[in-house]
Amino acid sequence: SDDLSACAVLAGRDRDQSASLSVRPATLELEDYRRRSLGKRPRVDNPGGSRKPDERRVARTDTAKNGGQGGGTSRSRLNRAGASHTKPDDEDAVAVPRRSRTRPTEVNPANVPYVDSRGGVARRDSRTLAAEREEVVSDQMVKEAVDTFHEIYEEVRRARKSKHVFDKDSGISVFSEALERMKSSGKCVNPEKSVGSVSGVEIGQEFCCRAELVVTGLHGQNIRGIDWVVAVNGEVPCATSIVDSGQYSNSVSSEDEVVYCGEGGNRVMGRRGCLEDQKLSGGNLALRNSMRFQKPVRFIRRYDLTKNGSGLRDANHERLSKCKYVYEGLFYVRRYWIERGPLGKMIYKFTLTRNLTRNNHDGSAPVSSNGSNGAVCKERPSPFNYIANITYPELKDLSPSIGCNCKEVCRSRICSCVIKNGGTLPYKQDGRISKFKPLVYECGPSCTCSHSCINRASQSGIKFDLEIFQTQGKGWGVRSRSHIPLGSFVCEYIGKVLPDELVSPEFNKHKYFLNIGVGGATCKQNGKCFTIDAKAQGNIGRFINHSCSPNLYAQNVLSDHHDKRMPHIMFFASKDIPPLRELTFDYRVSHVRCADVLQRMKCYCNAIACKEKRPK
Ligand SMILES: C[S@@+](CC[C@H](N)C(=O)[O-])C[C@H]1O[C@@H](n2cnc3c(N)ncnc32)[C@H](O)[C@@H]1O
Repeated sequence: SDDLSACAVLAGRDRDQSASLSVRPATLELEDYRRRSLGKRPRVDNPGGSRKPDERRVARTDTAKNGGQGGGTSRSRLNRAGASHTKPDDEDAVAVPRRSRTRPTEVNPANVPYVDSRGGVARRDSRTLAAEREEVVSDQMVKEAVDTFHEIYEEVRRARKSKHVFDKDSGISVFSEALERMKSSGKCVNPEKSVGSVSGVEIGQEFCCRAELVVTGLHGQNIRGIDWVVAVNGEVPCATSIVDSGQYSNSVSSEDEVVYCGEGGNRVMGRRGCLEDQKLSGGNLALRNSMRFQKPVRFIRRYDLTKNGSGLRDANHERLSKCKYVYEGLFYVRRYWIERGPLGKMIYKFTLTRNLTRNNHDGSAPVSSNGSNGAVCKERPSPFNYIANITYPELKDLSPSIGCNCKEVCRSRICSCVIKNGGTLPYKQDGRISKFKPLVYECGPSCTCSHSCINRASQSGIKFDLEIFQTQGKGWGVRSRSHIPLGSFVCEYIGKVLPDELVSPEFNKHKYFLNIGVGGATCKQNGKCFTIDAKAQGNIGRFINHSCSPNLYAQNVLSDHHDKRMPHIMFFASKDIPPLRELTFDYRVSHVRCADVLQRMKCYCNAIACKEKRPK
């Protein structure tokens, strides 16, 4: 139910042993996307030509028609601003449409005339509208649109190359030309601008260029940072989406809050225009209205990938892009103000925060609350004991760890822990694991190196803001509110270690079992096999679901003891994981000795790899 999916539970960082799960409200966005994308229907031949509004949609108009230059003043200069906050312009003094001062009456979408991209006005009857509403763009359709765009882009690029068109702007114009072709041939998905979530696009989804945002309907502007719609009879322009391209003084104070600089009046984007005060019009007015009418705004953030020298790469490891754009979900404008920028002109600023108290993407449905201890979820995970350390059976023969004698940090080739790891440290300087190994030997209590030694990467507890949330068909799942770089330690699978013969055959208990000693193929060679049971006690690791295309892998790690039969099971990121993407690992690897769990489980991981292996 909506109420169920309305909650996410935050895992306390479990370093302080006493951590427990605290419950807090969170957005429904992720679930909404999934639910909506379940009702897949065939794609219409000409989605660009048809309009598919839903009840949240209001009429669109091209932003270009409504004036306003994109952008603010350059980031570095604005960052130095000691600008004073001023009350926003008096609304009477700016170009606010008169009727926008009062809350508009609810608009029946069937009666709303829509202004299409060519300026034509159309009206649909309610039957057409209902049919259109059911039209849901699936994630596959979104992927296809992106792929088609890249094919067209390549075509245009090759054509230009053969004609020797090498002007300095050719890179940009190839993108623009490809985009125009996509639009005119109706190959973009979600072409109708809308407020709220976009069908087929998940939070955390990555895009390698601005044009991909246009093609998928996430952000209709290829250059401008703010995109917006205006209802013809409501006359309330509202923002649909913003892109923080890192070009202006937009600052991010946390994963959930951004201060966004308004558009207009700068030299960076409007090269020919002169520097002037920003106005409360265009995108700025739309953002102000989004605040007033509590409308969500899609937030897309650009990440620079050149810092670590990586960049997005395709399957052949060709470099595709120096940056990526990540859809970070729906944000709400909380406040805005105008201040004097460092170049002497007035600029608008907007604080947007990720909504944590609403359970509906348009903000209209209230959050259910049981009133006790701040919990907002009607449903909570079945009770269990949150523990931060694995508990071992009382075994006399648990082999003790043998420590190294290094001072401070282990680097030397003669460090005994380095030698145990095959002569190289398993971790890079930044603490990320270099590659999967059957078994990693970390420094332990008997080592003389300091606690900041790199070879203790998985001992410092959970570093990312992990939370559990209701998934579609899989019960609770885990996600991170922040980006997790490839190779980072995420969390340990904690529970009670049991010898395999004591593992209960009951399915419900089986759900939280994880076999130790696989991957490294150590347990059978060492006599006895063990399994971690996290049913009654465990940490957030017990909520991580299976995927046939996982983003975590389970690494065997020895540190506090050296008994190869029961290494710690540490989850590391096997890819870069964007914020709010569900964290998953492959049960087929870690449940080898309780394979019946997998046989009884209908997999809802939704990975392409999973669909492929299913019988048709
Ligand atoms: C370790 S628990 C994971 C947490 C669990 N979802 C919960 O709500 O507590 C494993 C169980 O989650 C469910 N599950 C995990 N991955 C799944 C998937 N890909 N498809 C369907 N169910 C899944 C199955 O019921 C499985 O037995």
